Amino acid sequence: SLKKENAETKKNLPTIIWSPSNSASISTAPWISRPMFLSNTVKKSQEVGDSSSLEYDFYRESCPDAEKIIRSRVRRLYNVRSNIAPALLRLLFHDCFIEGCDASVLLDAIDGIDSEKEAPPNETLKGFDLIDIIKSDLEEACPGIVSCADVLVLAARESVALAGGPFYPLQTGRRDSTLSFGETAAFELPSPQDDLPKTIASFGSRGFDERETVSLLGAHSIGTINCKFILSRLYNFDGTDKPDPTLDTEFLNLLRSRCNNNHTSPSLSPSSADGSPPPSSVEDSLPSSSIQEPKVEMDYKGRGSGGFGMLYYRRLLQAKGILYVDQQLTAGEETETWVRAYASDVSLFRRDFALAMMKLSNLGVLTAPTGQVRITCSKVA
Ligand code: HEM
Ligand SMILES: [Ca+2]
Repeated sequence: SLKKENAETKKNLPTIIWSPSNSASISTAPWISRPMFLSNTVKKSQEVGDSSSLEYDFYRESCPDAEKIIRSRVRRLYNVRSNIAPALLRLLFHDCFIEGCDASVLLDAIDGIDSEKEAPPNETLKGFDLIDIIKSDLEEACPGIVSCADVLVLAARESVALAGGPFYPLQTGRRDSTLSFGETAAFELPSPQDDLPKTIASFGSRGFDERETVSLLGAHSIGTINCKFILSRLYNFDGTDKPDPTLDTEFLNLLRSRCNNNHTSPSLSPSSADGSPPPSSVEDSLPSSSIQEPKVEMDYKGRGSGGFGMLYYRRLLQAKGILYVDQQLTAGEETETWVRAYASDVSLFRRDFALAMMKLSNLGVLTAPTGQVRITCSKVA
């Protein structure tokens, strides 16, 4: 079905890919209480973004191959290192959540002004090098045309599809910020220790309801988590010197075996010391992450049964959420209803996730005449 979805992209159809039979059953589901259209309303008052001036295939004349170039580069990178997909998806979230999808997260610090990159919640962000690689392909084809903000949303979309998630249509025409918002990022990016009311408030202030919030967190079905984000849950929850009592015992032991308390034995990835040939392409020269911090795989059971999404929600129902913030989704009546719904109906999840990603990708965008198109994504043009 991935192939079919990609055929659809080429035509840039403004459609969501799900089967008619599914959407029929969705619209009669008892928990649907509002029309299923995408709202572009951003409630946050300081966001001036106006996604209504985005267009499908914005670059159709100025850089007709832009989306194709991005797709092909992301695919080639993914074939070498599949962990680029979670990296790019998380990068998009961290950009869009802070002052909208304006590539502000990509800027380097200048003149001693902290950039978002330096904000503590962004310390483990990856994928900046990947954006640079994609952007230089575009600069070669059509210099100065495609914004870094569009590169980010389009690269994240390819990543989701490659990781087994749904494909969704995106409009383009975003422009890049001239500012980085380090302090805002430090205060406003959600923390893995947040409880449910905090998470709901944080997503709510950006226009996401509980259902959309639960579906977006399904992104945590791919990638890895540094042990440091869960150590307190495993060994000293809330200063009790004991693990989080809500965590399944067997799963606790599994996590403890991956993440020990003294931080001295990082589990090296088996592929880190290979005798690979000298780099002959951009993909080959990707830095191999040889100094590894101990990590837990979010999709340690593989991409098989259930694929992108379903396993994540099933594990939440079994008290096997890795982050506290994830497990909290089962602590509220409405959020738990959605966790259950997604755990049993993968097409419902895929559809909701696609819609929520479209909404995320349109948050607080800058369009002409505001903003600019950066040449190098880490620097103001
Ligand atoms: C309450 C909201 C959220 C919190 C507190 C949160 C927190 C985290 C943390 C602590 C990690 C581990 C990072 C690391 O070890 O380097 C992580 C990973 C990740 N997050 Fe989230 N996250 C949230 C929501 C989201 C959303 C909405 C998305 C995307 C739509 C997302 C996508 C990802 C991905 C893909 C990874 C794996 C990154 C990788 O392996 O490179 N997260 N998140
Ligand atoms: Ca931003």
